[in-house]
Amino acid sequence: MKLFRDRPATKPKAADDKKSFKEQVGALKNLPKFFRLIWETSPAMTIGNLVLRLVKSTLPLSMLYVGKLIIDEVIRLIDVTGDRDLNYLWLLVAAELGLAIVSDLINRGITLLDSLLGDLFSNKTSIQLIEHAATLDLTQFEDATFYDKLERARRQTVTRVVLMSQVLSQLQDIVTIGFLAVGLVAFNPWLIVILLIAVIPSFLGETHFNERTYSLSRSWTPERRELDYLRYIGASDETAKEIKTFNLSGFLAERFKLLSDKYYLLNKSLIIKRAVWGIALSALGTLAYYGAYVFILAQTVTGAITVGSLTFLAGSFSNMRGLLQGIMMRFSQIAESALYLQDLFDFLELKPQITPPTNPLPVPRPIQQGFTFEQVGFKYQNSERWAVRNLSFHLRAGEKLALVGENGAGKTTLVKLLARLYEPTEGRILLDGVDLREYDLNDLRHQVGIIFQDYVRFQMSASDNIAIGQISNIRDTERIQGSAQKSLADPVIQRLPDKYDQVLGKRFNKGVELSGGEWQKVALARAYMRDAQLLILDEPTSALDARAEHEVFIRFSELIAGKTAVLISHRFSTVRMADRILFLEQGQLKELGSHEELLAQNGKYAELFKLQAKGYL
Ligand SMILES: Nc1ncnc2c1ncn2[C@@H]1O[C@H](COP(=O)(O)OP(=O)(O)OP(=O)(O)O)[C@@H](O)[C@H]1O
Repeated sequence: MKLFRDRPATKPKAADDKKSFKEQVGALKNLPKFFRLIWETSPAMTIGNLVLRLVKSTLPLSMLYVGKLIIDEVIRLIDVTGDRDLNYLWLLVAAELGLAIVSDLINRGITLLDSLLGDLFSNKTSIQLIEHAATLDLTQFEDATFYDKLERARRQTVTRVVLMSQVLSQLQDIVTIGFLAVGLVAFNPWLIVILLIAVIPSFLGETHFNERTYSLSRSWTPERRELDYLRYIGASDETAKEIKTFNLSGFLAERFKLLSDKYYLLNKSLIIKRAVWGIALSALGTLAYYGAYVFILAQTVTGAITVGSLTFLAGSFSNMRGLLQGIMMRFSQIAESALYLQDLFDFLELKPQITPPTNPLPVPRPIQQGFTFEQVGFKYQNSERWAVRNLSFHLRAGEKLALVGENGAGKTTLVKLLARLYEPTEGRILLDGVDLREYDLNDLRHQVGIIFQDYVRFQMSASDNIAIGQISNIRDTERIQGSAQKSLADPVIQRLPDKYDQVLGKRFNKGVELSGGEWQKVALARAYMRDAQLLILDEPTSALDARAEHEVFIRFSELIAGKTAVLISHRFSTVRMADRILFLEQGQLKELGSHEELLAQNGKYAELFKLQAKGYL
């Protein structure tokens, strides 16, 4: 563990980093599961692949044997005086040619099937990854260790395809060796022993260094993630303007260099050690091989075996040495890959903590009483501080409630609790008198529409960007355009060259970028797409100009009449349109009432309202 002596304290524990040989072998238990996935990807291609490889494994022995027969026949013919009958010789040559052609064809077939099956497998696991990620909790995504796991799993979907070819080649080579060994044992069993002496040291060396490489790369996952991030922000359209104006490129390059150099040095010393040991151990193998070769030569010279047998044995021996070495090296690689595979399976086995109950209730239609917070508190993972605490209030059905408070007061946290994206750490939230946890999770999410302040600007068409609010209606043009009209996005989209089919954003070739306010209008249309009973808008108008904001809100209150809504805004001109206002301070409910009531109370809300009103004068 010398390598990790200078690792910072935040690294995973050393015991966790170091994967012993036993663990490597233990990781092979992942292979059946892996092959089940491959089999499910395409049974026909898997069988085809196996059959071709089985046939292929008989070819080396057949070719060597035909080669021996050819040489023995040639030597026999040299001694024949008079007319020589060459038919048998030509037959043998034709057989060898046939075998060579078949071998070529099979090789092509195997490569073809490996690559097709590999592509399908990679697509399948990528989809599985996306689908599984969707089942997990939001809090899990906010956790750095989870992200590392996700990152490692993501790498597996593409790189593990190689593992399939490796395992199949391994099986194929083992069968080939079995065939060759029969010939070798028939001649002299000791040759097999020499062969093992030649390859076992290399195998042990490889295993040792594979384990080191894995440990290093695993313990560096957070740094590699940081390196990827630095590479991304250092050369990306999203960050270019700030990198330029703040002249950050030198700073980023230096930070990248520091981190990458450290990894490079650790890795370099490992690679050098590996190379030195590799050379020494394989020299040992070469020595053993030549020992056996001398032995076979001596046997031929004394006439104990024919020249044909000499070529057959030498060929077999050399073939087997190559194959055995390959098998042993591949074994370490397979064991290592199987360890990585563990990351993929670990990720796929992660379970969300927010789960539906055994007998879920449907969300009432319509909601009768509304939502009740009872002494609700919430702490973020890895945080000692309560983000919100002791929250008790009632959100009436059909009511428009505005949340107000300074930055970090807990407004976004509160609405995430309402949508059951987070589970209260203490207290409970009721919907029509029943705990939110009793309701069907999908139905609940369906009935709640949220437009977040950091909504996603999907680099897709304008139409898709709106349909995201209710993706099952992606083909409902009328509904999409209707929603755009309600959110004032329609005039923006009408001006685009491809109208609703216009790809938005700069990432793709034909994309057109919108201004911040224009994007917000598009995102807002998502709220109108949804058939939700509760709409939550988290600072949806912060980028709109004053006139647009006013218009959006007048329309909003008209259009969602009857629905329950929660608005978060820092603009009091907007907030005052709500039925009631909830004022949060450091995660606690400070004031609750209508605009007029809160002004009359002359508390914190009134103070901030007056402050802002003055600014407008
Ligand atoms: N993912 C997170 N992990 C840990 N702490 C968080 C996380 N998100 C928010 N917080 C903390 O929780 C508190 C409440 O945050 P929240 O986002 O709810 O505030 P807000 O009132 O919506 O703020 P703003 O007006 O700036 O949007 C803040 O102190 C914040 O630092």
